[in-house]
Amino acid sequence: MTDTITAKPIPVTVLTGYLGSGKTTLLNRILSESHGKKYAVIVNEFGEIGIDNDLIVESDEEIYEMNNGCVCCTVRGDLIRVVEGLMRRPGRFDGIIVETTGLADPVPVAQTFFMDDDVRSKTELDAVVALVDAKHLPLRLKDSREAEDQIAFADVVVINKTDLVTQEELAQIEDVVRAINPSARIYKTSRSGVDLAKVLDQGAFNLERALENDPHFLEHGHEDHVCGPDCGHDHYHHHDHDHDHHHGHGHDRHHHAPSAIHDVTVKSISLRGGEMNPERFFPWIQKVTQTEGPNILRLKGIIAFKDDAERYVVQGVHMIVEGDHQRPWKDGEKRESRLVFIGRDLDVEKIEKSFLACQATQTTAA
Ligand SMILES: Nc1nc2c(ncn2[C@@H]2O[C@H](COP(=O)(O)OP(=O)(O)OP(=O)(O)O)[C@@H](O)[C@H]2O)c(=O)[nH]1
Repeated sequence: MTDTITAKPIPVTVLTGYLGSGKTTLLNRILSESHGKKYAVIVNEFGEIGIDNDLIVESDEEIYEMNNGCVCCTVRGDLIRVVEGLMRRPGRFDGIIVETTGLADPVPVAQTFFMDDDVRSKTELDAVVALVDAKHLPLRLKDSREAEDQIAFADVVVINKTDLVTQEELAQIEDVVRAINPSARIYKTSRSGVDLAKVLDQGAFNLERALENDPHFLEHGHEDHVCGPDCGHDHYHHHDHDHDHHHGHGHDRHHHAPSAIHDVTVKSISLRGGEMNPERFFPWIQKVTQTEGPNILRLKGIIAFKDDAERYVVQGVHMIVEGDHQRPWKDGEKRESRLVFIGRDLDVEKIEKSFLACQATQTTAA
């Protein structure tokens, strides 16, 4: 048996950043670029029909999905189990990357690597890397406490989407980030194009700083504070991956009192449909994002267009939407369309009805 006790701890990089800030784009670069390292990837997502995993590039790396809740809440036990499982196979990985949901508080995720003795001895939190959407940060700082917390706790901040702002705006964003977190290393990029050598293997996580900010950081009882009964995140206490019969409205399943810690006004709508008619779908998505844009924090989906051999990925943040073909549909793969909206005050029925009216089988559009 390999001696795991003396093995060098495996570095862990936590990717945080608000919904749509560029985490998966960065992860895909890590998985695609040749850096000679092998990473195990743990992905957690908000919204229950598992789009995120479909947006990660195909690679030889091992990807673990945790879709049963938010990584900073109920699935922390799952995170410990996945990490423990990885630790039983020393030598296989050079590092672990954890991509959190855009709504996750990175603090309890980081705590995970200190709480459990086994995990603590075999891993080393290398850096918390926060992606920032330069275009939407000003809005986020007004309406989402998570966005500020993520920046405040980061060791490395990547100000992304620089293509969507002017030089002046970018300078202001950098000042704001610096004011929230004076000690983080800051990089500015588009398409998460930061030099990977500045993100991975940084040895940047500073426990002393974490304790300065939160003297209870290493206390076990602290988890109750983070995810107590008031927690408003999606809490799925089961591992049921067949969600066909109860789509959408994750938060409605477990009603908790609104909390000062988590943003319970954010909800997700998960839609499923058959093959779509592009002549209906594109004008529809344009219209929805124009009319509902301010309330749409994130949208993402895989669309099956009739007579189209390839899967079409559509993604957006507020009114900015983009789409592209991804890859051919595989033999036997179910040609269904899936779309997730995450936002506030979204009219579930209206959105669902009008989405389904874009199906190719529909005789009239909504
Ligand atoms: N214009 C522009 N778009 C970008 C940039 N980086 C990423 N995007 C797009 O922004 C959208 C969100 O990017 P992702 O990498 O999926 O963001 P994420 O943080 O993983 O999103 P969630 O997992 O939903 O929180 C996608 O459509 C990306 O193609 C950028 O620098 N500029």
